[in-house]
Amino acid sequence: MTCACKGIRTCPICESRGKSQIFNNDNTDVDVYLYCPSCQKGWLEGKTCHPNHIGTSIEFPGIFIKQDFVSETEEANISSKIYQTPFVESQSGRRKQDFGPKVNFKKKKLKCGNFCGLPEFSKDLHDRMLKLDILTDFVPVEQCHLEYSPERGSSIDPHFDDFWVWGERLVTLNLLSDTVLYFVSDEHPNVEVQVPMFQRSLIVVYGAARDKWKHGIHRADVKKTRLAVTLRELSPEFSKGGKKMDEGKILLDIALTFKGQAVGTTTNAR
Ligand SMILES: O=C(O)CCC(=O)C(=O)O
Ligand SMILES: [Fe+2]
Repeated sequence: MTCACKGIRTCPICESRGKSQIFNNDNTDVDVYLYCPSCQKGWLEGKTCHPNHIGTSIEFPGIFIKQDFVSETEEANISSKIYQTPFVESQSGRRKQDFGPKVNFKKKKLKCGNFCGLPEFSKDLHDRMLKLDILTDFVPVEQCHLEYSPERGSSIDPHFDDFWVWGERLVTLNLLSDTVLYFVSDEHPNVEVQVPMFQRSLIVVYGAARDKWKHGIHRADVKKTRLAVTLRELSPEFSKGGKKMDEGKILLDIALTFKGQAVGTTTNAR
């Protein structure tokens, strides 16, 4: 078996990345584990491709990566559609577009607001997602587009996506450039697991990676403009059998019209 990245492009796993660049808040060194998609483990200073890893590793379940989920032509078409809609400024140098319900995470309130569905171009993407074993029953209720750029020093601080309204699987299509999604956890002080997000790949974050580890993107890992297209599903509370399934059903019926326009400044994921 060869490394999942081999022969496709230079990936953050195969590049040597300076551990010394990373410090946590009190300036102590952080042990950086590079995630290998082939063995689903993080490798401490793992500069070698699968299967030739050496040294210390950490199990890191809950990541699925599908390389080249879209072609270069599709990437260009999707990006050009995204850029037909204005972005709104977001935190930490990001810009965003939202297609989803209006959520007040603190007060746990949810409204349809102006939500009129996911964008048209996502219909094909969703059909393709359903063919992946991990997503056969994935029903997206929200889509968020984030644009990162080195000029604006874009990044995203480590966070959990909300658990009240969003379900287990976070699905992101990575467009225009590669980056690295890093994971940290209070249960593993001074440990950072870095997961490659390849251009045109799809990543699914679920299980322990979703609910035990926070995720973020370092400013230094935004080397070129990047678009993230993230789709989220409903939590069990809003799904079939849950206390709020009726509210959930209304939102899904809207989402799946695929006739949406961006709804302006509504949600953060948390
Ligand atoms: O840009 C990404 O891929 C991550 C975005 C993210 O974590 C979020 O929107 O909650
Ligand atoms: Fe997130």
